[in-house]
Amino acid sequence: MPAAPVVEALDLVKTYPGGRGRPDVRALDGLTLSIPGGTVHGLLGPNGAGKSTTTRVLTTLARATSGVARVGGRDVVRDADAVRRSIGYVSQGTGADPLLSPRENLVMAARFRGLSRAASSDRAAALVDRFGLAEAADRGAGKLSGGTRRKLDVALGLVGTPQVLFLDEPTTGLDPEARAAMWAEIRRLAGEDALTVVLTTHYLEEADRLADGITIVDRGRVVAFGSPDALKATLEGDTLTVDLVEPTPDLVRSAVASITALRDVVVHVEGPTGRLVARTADGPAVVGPVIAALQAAGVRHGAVAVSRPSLDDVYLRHAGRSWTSADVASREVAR
Ligand SMILES: Nc1ncnc2c1ncn2[C@@H]1O[C@H](COP(=O)(O)OP(=O)(O)OP(=O)(O)O)[C@@H](O)[C@H]1O
Repeated sequence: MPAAPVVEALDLVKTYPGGRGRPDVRALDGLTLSIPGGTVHGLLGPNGAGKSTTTRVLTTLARATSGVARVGGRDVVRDADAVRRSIGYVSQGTGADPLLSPRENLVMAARFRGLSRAASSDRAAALVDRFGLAEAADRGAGKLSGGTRRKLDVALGLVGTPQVLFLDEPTTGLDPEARAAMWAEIRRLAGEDALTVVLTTHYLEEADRLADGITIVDRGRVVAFGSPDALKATLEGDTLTVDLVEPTPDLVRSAVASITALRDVVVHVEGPTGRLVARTADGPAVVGPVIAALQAAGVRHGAVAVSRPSLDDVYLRHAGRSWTSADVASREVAR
């Protein structure tokens, strides 16, 4: 029997007033999700999809207009205090006081949680050790590198020894090295500490590498749910691309006709420079026959590549638009 979900939401709706005569914003439009314990779960969606609103409802920071949400089996509205005690929440901005050192920040957070002075100091020491913050522990938090500051944020989220840790875009703004270090840290947390980690991200690669399960959110609704591999497996087929060199239309047409005759291959030619794109169940198996067909027709070719379906393809299939759409791109530029 599958384990009971640790985080669940049923038909959540959240509307924000539009203001100045504008229509209300339906940030969540009947969102339902279920996250098993001890896993890393990615809430994935483009800018404005409703990820932060979902997290805010689940962490008791916002109240849904309708619907039900439970964390650790407790209702986020009726049992809000107990839910708060059982979770850690790391928001997009840093929660650390820049004027205090990492250690002081951790001690203060533990004191806020009601721990004694001695217990707070022990908890801070354990987290400094756990996150490799010893070198920076007594420096001002404002002077830390982006990666170290983000580690401190996550450590702050763990002060209360939570059952579920919510991370809102944990690696946005980090360089690739710091991002990889954070991914390793998050995996370790879920693996060693049996913690459930719920992270929001708009990085497909992050969700792919890190998450055991993914909920893809778009316009306030769930459009796909599953493990990254299972989601990709629903998109049968590989893509074979072959760059054509100075293609002659007649020769290409003849090559395309023979490739179309191959079993299970759908082929077209795109772009002004001519790139042959073939969709097929088993990409590597058709490389030989496709190249042979091009050569037989007298079409010269350059690079050949086979790619498996990506989360990008999954998103395109379920949301009906490409991930690399302008809103995501503009957000990246704005950062
Ligand atoms: N306080 C608010 N008042 C009005 N509209 C809001 C408010 N907060 C969010 N929204 C709107 O609700 C929708 C969902 O926003 P939300 O922040 O949950 O999305 P998101 O997926 O987390 O996006 P991001 O990646 O930008 O954080 C957006 O249209 C947003 O503009």
